[in-house]
Amino acid sequence: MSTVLVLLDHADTGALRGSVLELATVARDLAGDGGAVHGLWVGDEPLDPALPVLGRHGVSVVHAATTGAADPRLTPVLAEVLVDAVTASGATVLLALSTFENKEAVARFAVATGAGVVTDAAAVERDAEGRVVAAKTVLAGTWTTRCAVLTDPAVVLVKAGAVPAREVDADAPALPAVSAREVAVSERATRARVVERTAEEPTDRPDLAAADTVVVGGRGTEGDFTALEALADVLGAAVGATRVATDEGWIGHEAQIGQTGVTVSPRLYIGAGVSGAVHHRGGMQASGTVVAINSDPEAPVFEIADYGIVGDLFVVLPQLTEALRAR
Ligand SMILES: Cc1cc2nc3c(=O)[nH]c(=O)nc-3n(C[C@H](O)[C@H](O)[C@H](O)COP(=O)(O)OP(=O)(O)OC[C@H]3O[C@@H](n4cnc5c(N)ncnc54)[C@H](O)[C@@H]3O)c2cc1C
Repeated sequence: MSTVLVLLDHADTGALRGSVLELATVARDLAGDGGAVHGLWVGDEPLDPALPVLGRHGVSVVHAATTGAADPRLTPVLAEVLVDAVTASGATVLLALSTFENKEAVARFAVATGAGVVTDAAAVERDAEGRVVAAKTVLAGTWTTRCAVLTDPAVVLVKAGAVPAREVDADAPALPAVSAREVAVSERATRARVVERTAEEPTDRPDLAAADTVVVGGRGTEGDFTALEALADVLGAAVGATRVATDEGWIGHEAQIGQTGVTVSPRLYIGAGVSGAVHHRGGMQASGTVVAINSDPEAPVFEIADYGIVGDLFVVLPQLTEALRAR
């Protein structure tokens, strides 16, 4: 019988990140009949509001871990909590969202436990031998690989949007049982401390890595993202950028998509003034439908676009936004 543990990423308010429910769905498939899906809630944010939705997605036990004075947002602290939770739950598979923080935490976890890790997985399944196998693109999106994790526990970080979240097939799914524990974190894990935190201005836009639709600007914007932002707002989309745009300081580095930025796999990617360089493609090639707007008909982005518009983005984007508003 296999237990799969899912790291329950959540906001400071206690709101679950939507893609966590996708992980619970993957976890159910990996656990199989007779297996169990456990969740790991780290921190003292209110857990109760999340329990019904976790129950509906097949989570039977939530390990609620606190760390005393140690800040669980620090990856060395989180790594020690992961070791504790995997031991306490007896999990043979650990799943988490593929974020920068989680990648660092599971790398530390792997050093401590010897576990095999795959990050940025787009799909996870068990093969005929029961091994956990994760599919991911590598080498700037030019190859797709399948990697079997040969250790127990196996650790896989899954990209947001990899699978649709599915509720369990039951009229009244049970609430998960909660197992609370305070983890004694080592002195070594607390040698760096957060001394100040300032919240960024809240935005109504979705998280870039998890968004269903992204509107992306490149050098062609010449630093003016107004038309992109207007389109993004009509579509409820996140705004992303190429490295040129972030290096120029036109938009924050957290918006950079590509080999050295965020990897996205939205259902719809709209790129404007983006040439489609290989380093950028590496972070968006798994997108569903790709729309490119570029004034150069020879731009490489048209090779991967499902729909291409040859034109000036400052003309095309406002027309598109107006047409969508009119609908
Ligand atoms: C090690 C390494 C890592 C890198 N990592 C990344 C990464 O993570 N992400 C990333 O994006 N890049 C990355 N890069 C940079 C990458 O190679 C490209 O230089 C970059 O992606 C190009 O950005 P761009 O498309 O905005 O600019 P350009 O390649 O200059 O293209 C601009 C495009 O805009 C079009 N255009 C101009 N004006 C208009 C207009 N008015 N209307 C419509 N179209 C217009 C032009 O025809 C052109 O095709 C990396 C590079 C290296 C060496």
